Amino acid sequence: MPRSKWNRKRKAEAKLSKSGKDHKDKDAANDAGYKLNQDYSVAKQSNPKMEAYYSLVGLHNTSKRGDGTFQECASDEAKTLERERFMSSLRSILPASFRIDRSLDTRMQHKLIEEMKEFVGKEIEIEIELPKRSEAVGGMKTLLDKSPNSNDETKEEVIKRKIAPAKPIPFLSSNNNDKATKVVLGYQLSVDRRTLRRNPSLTPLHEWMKIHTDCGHLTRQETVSMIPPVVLDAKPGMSVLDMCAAPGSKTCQLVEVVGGMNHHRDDEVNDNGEEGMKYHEPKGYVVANDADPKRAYMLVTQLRRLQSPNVFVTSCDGQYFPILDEKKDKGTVREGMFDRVLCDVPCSGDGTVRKNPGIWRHWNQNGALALHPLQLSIALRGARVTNVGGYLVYSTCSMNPMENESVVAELLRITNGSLVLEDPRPRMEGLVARPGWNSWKVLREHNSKAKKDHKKKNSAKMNAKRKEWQEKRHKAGGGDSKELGDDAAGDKEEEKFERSPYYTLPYVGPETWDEETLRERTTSLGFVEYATYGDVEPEWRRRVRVSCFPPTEAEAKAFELHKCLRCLPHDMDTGGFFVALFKKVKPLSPDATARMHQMARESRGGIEVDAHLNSNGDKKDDTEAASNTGVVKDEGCVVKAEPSEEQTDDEPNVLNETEAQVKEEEDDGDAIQKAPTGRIGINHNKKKKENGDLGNEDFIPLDDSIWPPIIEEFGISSDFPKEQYMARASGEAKVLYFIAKSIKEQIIDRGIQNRVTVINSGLKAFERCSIAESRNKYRISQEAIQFVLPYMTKRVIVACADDFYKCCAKGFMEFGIYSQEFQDKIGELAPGSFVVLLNGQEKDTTKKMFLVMWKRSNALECFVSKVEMDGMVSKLRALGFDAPEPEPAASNTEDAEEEKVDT
Ligand SMILES: C[S@@+](CC[C@H](N)C(=O)[O-])C[C@H]1O[C@@H](n2cnc3c(N)ncnc32)[C@H](O)[C@@H]1O
Repeated sequence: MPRSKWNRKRKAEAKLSKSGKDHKDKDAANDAGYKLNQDYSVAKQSNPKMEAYYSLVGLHNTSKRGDGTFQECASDEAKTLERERFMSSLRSILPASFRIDRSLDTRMQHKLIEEMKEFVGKEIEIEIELPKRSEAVGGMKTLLDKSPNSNDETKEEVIKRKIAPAKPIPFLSSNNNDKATKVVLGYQLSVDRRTLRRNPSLTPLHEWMKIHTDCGHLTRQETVSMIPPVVLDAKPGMSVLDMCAAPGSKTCQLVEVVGGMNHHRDDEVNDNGEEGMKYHEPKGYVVANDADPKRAYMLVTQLRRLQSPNVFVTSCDGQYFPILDEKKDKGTVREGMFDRVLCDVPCSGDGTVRKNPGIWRHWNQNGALALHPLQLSIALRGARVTNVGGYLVYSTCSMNPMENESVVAELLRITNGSLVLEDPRPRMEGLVARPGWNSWKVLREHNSKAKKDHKKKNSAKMNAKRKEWQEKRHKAGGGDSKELGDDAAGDKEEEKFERSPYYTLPYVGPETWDEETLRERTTSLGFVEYATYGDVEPEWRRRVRVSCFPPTEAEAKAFELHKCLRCLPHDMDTGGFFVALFKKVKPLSPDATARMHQMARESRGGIEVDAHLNSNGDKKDDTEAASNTGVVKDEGCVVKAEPSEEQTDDEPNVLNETEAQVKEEEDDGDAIQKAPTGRIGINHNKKKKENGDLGNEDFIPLDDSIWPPIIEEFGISSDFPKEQYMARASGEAKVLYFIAKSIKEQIIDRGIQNRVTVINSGLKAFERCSIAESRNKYRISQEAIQFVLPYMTKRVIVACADDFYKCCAKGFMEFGIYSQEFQDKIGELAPGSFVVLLNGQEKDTTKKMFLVMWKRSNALECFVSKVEMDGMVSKLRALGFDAPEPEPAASNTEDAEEEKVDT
């Protein structure tokens, strides 16, 4: 079990023993995915409803051929085999994967790839510890608690296997179309992170990964999560919107492509034709949005590593993402604001069950149905803000057609020719993805009230079935499930007989794949199936919408849904994922735009609904909202949109508070109020200010009076782009930010700040400090140094590698440790902020081998973070400088490593 999870488990146990009140806390711990006094691996790895649903809708009807193509399963045996492969993959722990930063210096990239060769292809024997009790257990908590198997199967099994520790992910390669020089940047390990950490044979790989992750050269990211940005095919210089961006792994991938410094080298001549330092600021930019401001701040933490000025982080409900004034092209208005839009929408997340075992417990078909309109509404808005000629990617980590193909089909239906589906497979070398479905079944679950009636009606039949089933299991030697069920239930007498015979422990797959038998199973588990929308009861029509139904034959032919990518866990040993790529070929029609507004009004606000409505549909207070555990989980992107059963009885609640906040956008761009964020009633500005963190105030131009002392102190040249420096407070602001020109002109100057909550943008360029003997009140900041340095004519020193290396340290450094030449140079400086450049790299801003230092009367201090310093030292080594090897990593870095976001 990962250490952080152990810690949480220990805390839950401590709380339990302290309070002595058993049941409530035990349930709380169980809800959080832990089972007190038992190993975590006993987490429920079966859910009868989920398994029966996917069997009926045909998830196991296709299998993979040896050559990576797919075929229909011709026999029941083939389907059974396919289901078993699928289920055993879901029950195994997800292997770790990572990617090398695309915007990294190419020499550094090659060095890392060369080092990776030691771990790819060559097989080594490693011991793999199987989790205690890897057997799957069924979906009922009460049964599980009393399972006779639950206490004794605690033996750890260790097996030996010969494996290559890592394999390349070919579709994640450098931005190079030339096959000869193209390099693979993504790698998937053969083991999960726990095995990687604990297995001595893998220590060299683990150590290597730790060092380079700390230096920001590697990012751990799930293999399937790397797919959407590659499918989006963003290019340097493009404008990109990531509509649902937190926690931000895909945003980072996009920023590395469109805003990475690596693509913009030009250090030969300056504007006057003279040799000198010059940079080309990346033109591309990413607007990263998330409805939940707290998660948007997580995004900022992730992005900080990239230090790119080309990102603008906002928080608003994606359904209301502002449509700013549109660009004029030869006199006519061109629809759209972004070349590429990613809608990685909130979803039920059943594709992430390998890393979020709590999904086994919470899976619920009505949750997927509830998310469908929100997903559609976000995707429609995404389509509206995509430039004509641009691309939109819709993705989920769900396997459910209600969240996938049905959304895609309705999007194509509404946009009526403005969007066309494209098949990204030809560009995705090595990707194994099944075709999207052209048809599917529509099912919902009973709500509690309906379920009771249904149970009453069927109880005799149920009882008979149940007995028959138990006898079968008994004969097959599968344990006395009757005894188990009856003992364990501990429930009211009547409920005991109402349970479906298929609600067993563990759930057993169907023997026959005859559709009627599969249907009988789902019906017995409380599902209702509809052949057409006309069959949907009026009171269910807002949950089971007409758009949930499959396309007609003619539509299916036109839509070509097979072009969508369906990634199943057992095909590439990954999580489950769905991706659709659309090209926008013409503006949306007025009808489509009207539908977009209507959808936003009708659909619920995703996280808002869960966080702010209690089970009666009333607004919760903030405390209650904050403690809503299952809403948006920090470990990933799973949004539990399923309301409680009482809520299901009611119709889905339309969020009137949200609607009231937004002036109806009858005319695009007319709404002047800010789009709603995900948490109503929390004053994030205030909260952030109290924490002393970045406020989310708007960016404003600087007071002119700020500049003269700075210009004088650092000898800033006259072509310095002052208009690109902004603050988040008037007067002598604490921080002066460098904002990318493209963000300034395309986003800020077009008034986005009036329409959304601004979370973050830009890089810190100057920070306020007090220097007694100087008129200047600002020091230089390391974050934006590469953008300030080309204009500095004073307080810049070039150092040899040895002196540069000595500067890379924490604390005060006495002058005497440096070479005489360096000492002479610092001797000429007055106390205060200055910059040290590495000799030979001083004209190359892309490598950023610059250190912001501070001179005191008798010592120097380096104002660079430890992470960045470590990165520089390893860059020094990659560039061939003789820097000492790193010290062995401290043991507590494992904890820190665990806490990092990995989606
Ligand atoms: C699937 S996750 C995104 C994962 C992210 N793309 C990544 O790669 O790290 C979905 C995100 O959508 C956000 N969200 C939920 N409802 C939303 C809405 N109405 N508009 C925008 N974002 C929303 C959630 O807060 C969550 O962070």
